[in-house]
Amino acid sequence: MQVEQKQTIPTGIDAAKQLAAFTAVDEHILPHHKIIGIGSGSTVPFVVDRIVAQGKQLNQDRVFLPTGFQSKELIVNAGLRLGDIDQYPNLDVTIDGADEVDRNLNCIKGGGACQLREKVLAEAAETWIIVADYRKDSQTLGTTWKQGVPIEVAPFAYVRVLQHLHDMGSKTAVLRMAKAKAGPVVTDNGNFVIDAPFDNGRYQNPKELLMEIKMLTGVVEVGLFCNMVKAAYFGNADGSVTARLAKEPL
Ligand SMILES: O=C[C@H](O)[C@H](O)[C@H](O)COP(=O)(O)O
Repeated sequence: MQVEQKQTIPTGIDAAKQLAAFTAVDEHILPHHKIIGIGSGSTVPFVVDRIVAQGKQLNQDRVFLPTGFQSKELIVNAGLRLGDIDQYPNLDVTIDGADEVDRNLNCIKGGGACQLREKVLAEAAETWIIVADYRKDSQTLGTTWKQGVPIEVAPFAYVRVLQHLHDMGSKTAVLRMAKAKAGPVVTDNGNFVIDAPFDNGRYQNPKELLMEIKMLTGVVEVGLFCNMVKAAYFGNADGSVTARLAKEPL
């Protein structure tokens, strides 16, 4: 497969992100893959760079589905063909970033408030791949990502959901506030986000935690992704890549 290399050479953490992204694209975006999901965050632009480097000929027959505003811009600015999940409900592969990944490849996602669309595109893909730098590779969720589980909620229900989360033991759960706007973060779907930290004990069984939060009325989606990853690639500081594969075939 032809790969035209880009010229910019990132350093530090960005180099680790690029390494993970390039490796994942080389191993999982194959010539026969035509419907491809593009995730969100600061690692994903390297994924798009590497896909573009596969050349116009391969990419002209492909459609790329975004997980939010940011990835939509990435796709359009790269000159790739944009599609959406309502046109293409089955994807060959989706590549996305993560905020933290545990030893069983469960993930926390939603640091950029994109977890709803990300989960839809993850579930809809034959293969879901994670790319991240070494800081995201943990034994247990909540080890390095202290901000908590990002939870997308219907705006009018957020106070009720916060009460329930406090009752569940997430005493410091808060509504995520915007940085350069007065008021809360509003997602690409017009909803709010709550960040809910839990004790280490609760992160030992992320699937159970996910189901408990998801049952709260007003919750739209939870940034816990359990038993979904086929492979995760972590770029390391020494220039190597750690690949972790799902134990059971998904
Ligand atoms: O909502 C955002 C996403 O879940 C991102 O994929 C996640 O926050 C990781 O982003 P980054 O690659 O910037 O660490």
